[in-house]
Amino acid sequence: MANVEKQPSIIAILGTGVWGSALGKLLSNNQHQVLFWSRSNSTTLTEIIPHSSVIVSAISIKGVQSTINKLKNLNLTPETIIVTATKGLDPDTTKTPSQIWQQAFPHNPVVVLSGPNLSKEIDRDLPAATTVASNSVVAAETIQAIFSADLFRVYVNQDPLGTELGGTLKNIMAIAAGVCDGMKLGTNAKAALLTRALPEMIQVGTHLGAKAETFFGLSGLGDLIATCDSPLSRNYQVGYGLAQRKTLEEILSDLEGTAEGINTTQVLIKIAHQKQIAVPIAHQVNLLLKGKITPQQAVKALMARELKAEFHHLDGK
Ligand SMILES: NC(=O)C1=CN([C@@H]2O[C@H](COP(=O)(O)OP(=O)(O)OC[C@H]3O[C@@H](n4cnc5c(N)ncnc54)[C@H](OP(=O)(O)O)[C@@H]3O)[C@@H](O)[C@H]2O)C=CC1
Ligand SMILES: O=C(CO)COP(=O)(O)O
Repeated sequence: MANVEKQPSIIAILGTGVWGSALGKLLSNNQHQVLFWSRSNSTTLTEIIPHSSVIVSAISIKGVQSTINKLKNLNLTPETIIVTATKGLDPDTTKTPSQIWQQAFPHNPVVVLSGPNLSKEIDRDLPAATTVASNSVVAAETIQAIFSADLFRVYVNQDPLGTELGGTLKNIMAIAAGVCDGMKLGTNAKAALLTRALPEMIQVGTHLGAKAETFFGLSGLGDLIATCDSPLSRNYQVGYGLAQRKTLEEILSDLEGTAEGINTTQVLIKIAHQKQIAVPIAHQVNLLLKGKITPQQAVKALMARELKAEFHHLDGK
């Protein structure tokens, strides 16, 4: 349990989409002063950053680097804690958001916030839990203290990469789960899909330097369950639409907000190719997103894979 006092802080939230807004509401409820910034409002970063002891980024991955470029001229104090809540991978560098933030601000503590946190449920004051992870235990505990509330339980861990990859990779699996439900393949198929999704995520995560155990926590298994079983998830909605034989363009024109899994699938396929990692579910999702196969062909391909031992993945082979 954190030993940090819950003193009111001034906190900048970058990104006023649904997640940034929900995080801002949680912080305001805890009596913190929240200063919002987005590329489309009139408040400038210069007005809010010098006053803020914590910066929370809830910007889609495509805007992370450009926002960092704007912040770099502002000379952050080394005490300023950067919290990243983005669940994506940079398409050019394949880096995670926390890696991009840490590279840009090497002297600042960076904390990853990730968990089963569908923003619409949090906005409705339903109970939820999340994880804050950092190489700096003090920074993670500070963020735990500022966010913790009666209806928002916050855990800490020291595997920011694993925490971030859990929340990021499950978006690919949520697309697959949406396809599975949209095709009405049944509960057995859904259970098999999600159970095989977890070792696929672990396989990628451990290759990239994350700890396997992190994927059994809130940001891995927890977020996999939440997102793959909820029509509130935008990634799930993408998969559901694909199962109805809609084009990606049609699906995106009706979608509220960002479905990071589309970009993440492409980036993961690049990583998997470079590092020779088997990612059978992500591979089928990628072909589906590109319109190269039908949902039926994706199911057939997964069912027809070479027979193997169940736990082969977890020993790192
Ligand atoms: N919604 C949820 O339940 C959760 C979402 N997340 C993650 O949080 C991130 C944001 O998601 P969410 O709020 O739902 O998405 P939204 O689409 O609602 O909001 C995206 C935000 O990113 C900003 N943005 C997009 N592109 C750029 C850019 N090029 N430069 C600057 N800002 C940009 C948008 O600004 P503008 O408004 O000006 O377009 C907006 O503030 C995603 O990575 C998502 O995976 C994590 C946990 C829960
Ligand atoms: O990450 C989320 C919940 O934890 C939100 O999922 P979507 O981005 O698919 O809506």
